[in-house]
Amino acid sequence: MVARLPLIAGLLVLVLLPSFAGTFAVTLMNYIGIYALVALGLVLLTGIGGLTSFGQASFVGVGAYSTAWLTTAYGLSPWAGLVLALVLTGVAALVIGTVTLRLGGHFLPLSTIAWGISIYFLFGNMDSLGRFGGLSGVPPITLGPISFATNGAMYVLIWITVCISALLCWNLLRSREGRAIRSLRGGRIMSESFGINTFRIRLYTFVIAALLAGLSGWLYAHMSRFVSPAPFDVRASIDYLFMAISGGSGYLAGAIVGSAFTSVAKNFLQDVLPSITSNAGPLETVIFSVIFILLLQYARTGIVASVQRWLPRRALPMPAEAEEMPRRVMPEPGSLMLEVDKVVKRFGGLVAVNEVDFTVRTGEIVALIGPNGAGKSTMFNLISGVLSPTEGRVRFLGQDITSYGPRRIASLGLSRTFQHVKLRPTMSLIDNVMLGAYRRTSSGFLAGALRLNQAEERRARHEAMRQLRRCGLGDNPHELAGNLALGQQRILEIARALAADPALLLLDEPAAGLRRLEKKALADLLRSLRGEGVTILLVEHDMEFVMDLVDRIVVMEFGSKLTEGLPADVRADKRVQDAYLGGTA
Ligand SMILES: Nc1ncnc2c1ncn2[C@@H]1O[C@H](COP(=O)(O)OP(=O)(O)OP(=O)(O)O)[C@@H](O)[C@H]1O
Repeated sequence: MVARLPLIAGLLVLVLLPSFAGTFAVTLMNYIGIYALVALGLVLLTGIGGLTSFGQASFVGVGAYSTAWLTTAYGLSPWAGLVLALVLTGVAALVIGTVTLRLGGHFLPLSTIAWGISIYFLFGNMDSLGRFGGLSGVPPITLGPISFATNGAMYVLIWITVCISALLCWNLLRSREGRAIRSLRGGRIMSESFGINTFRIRLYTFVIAALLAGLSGWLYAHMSRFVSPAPFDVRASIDYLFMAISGGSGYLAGAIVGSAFTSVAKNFLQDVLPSITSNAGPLETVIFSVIFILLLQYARTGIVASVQRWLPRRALPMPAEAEEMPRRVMPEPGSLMLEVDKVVKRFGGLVAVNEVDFTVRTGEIVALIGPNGAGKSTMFNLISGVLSPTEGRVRFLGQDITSYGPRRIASLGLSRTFQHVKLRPTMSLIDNVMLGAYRRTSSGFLAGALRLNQAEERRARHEAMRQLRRCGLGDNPHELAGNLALGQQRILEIARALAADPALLLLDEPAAGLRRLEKKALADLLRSLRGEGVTILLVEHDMEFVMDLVDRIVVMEFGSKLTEGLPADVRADKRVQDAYLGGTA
């Protein structure tokens, strides 16, 4: 209850404000709401998804101009204007996103700057859009007998829109696709290895952010009854980014707090500065820059995060029991599962893997060992599709997967952990593990936003809890993954990999950082998985752990296979002792 106080207080203020505040405050609140919609999109896109756009003001402009043009030139209803606004912003975002998001890196920010500049000049030079003079006489929104012509009426419409949009975003972030958006910051390889199509997720997030901006533009046009290019230039896009970042770009509430903070501060400065200097405009920009630098220095995560630190965390209940998810039928024990056939990987002149071949059969635990730099992690990346071999072939469950990417290989039943742990530290243990079950669920963006996914979510949560308990991490599923010790984070990665219901599990140094008893528990877990028919290939440096656990060992040295055999034979092999064990085994 205490943790919900800010939300309840905020809603109370929103409801009561028009009854005690003057016209000026209501108008200011209208602008705050309109800006908050754009900032909400930026929280999803930038704060959570890790993609920066300098073009949000242009999407607001497309929304505003679409409805202004349709209602003034053709006398159509503002609701028809809303449809056009959303269609045009959606299509524009889809085109820009499709072209630039595949390229990654700085292409999205750069292309959104180009888009922002060009759309500004387009608005300013089209006769039908009134050139730089703009379009006036935009009609008010009406809904049957209700007219939203006054500021007070617009207040109701704007804030209902903001609250509904925030609620939909909140639901989305707690859904399957929302977790995929939250995983984006962990890097493409991590997300794709659970079967997430990261390009699609980034594109949809970009489109959602643009639609929120288009919606904001629609409200803006019918509130101010006039549109001109000035409010939609790149500087305005920077203002929107400032709003999202100052409020707390990792939090939906940050969008509202940030737009309120920025709007109130701007108003205050515009009141005060002219009485101090004749250069009020430039000084305002300088002051905002200083505020931004101070924020980055002292409250990088934004106002909401700074306040939230002082509030008690909401105690979430243990996930309820639910129906089991269907499990895969494992291949016949002893059948050929993985075949690495004369695989070569060259990085320029360096041969990291040189004509290595080995097989793994269903139900086996096989270890890949070798000194540092022997090529083990490269081999894992070749098998899981992160890298493609220069020569040779890899076959998995009878299919040639040599040219497949990680997502496609994951969908065939291969799950992995990483040498350098790849988790989302700001997501809870259970949310991290539910990412592993992504491929076993199917609810889309809309189902998530409208909460039509609840039965599936319950099953996925139940499955995630099952894997957490199995790995000894079931006591506190709502703890943040970043709060675990490194060894425990490795175990969490195993729980996440198991949530995918794999046929083959690739574990990269699973016992690193674990204490003795934890290693024993891990070995017991891996043995029980083998008992269930799961096949395991692992890289590990702890020889005691490997020798007692695995069925066979493949030894690599300088990129080539040195030998392969039963643990006792490998331990006794003079070449292995010399090369890897330093003659001490
Ligand atoms: N992307 C890359 N580009 C260039 N060289 C690479 C790349 N990845 C690995 N290498 C090189 O390939 C060789 C094998 O590296 P790899 O990480 O596979 O070894 P490893 O057996 O896993 O070692 P460790 O146990 O230290 O992780 C090393 O010489 C490494 O520097």
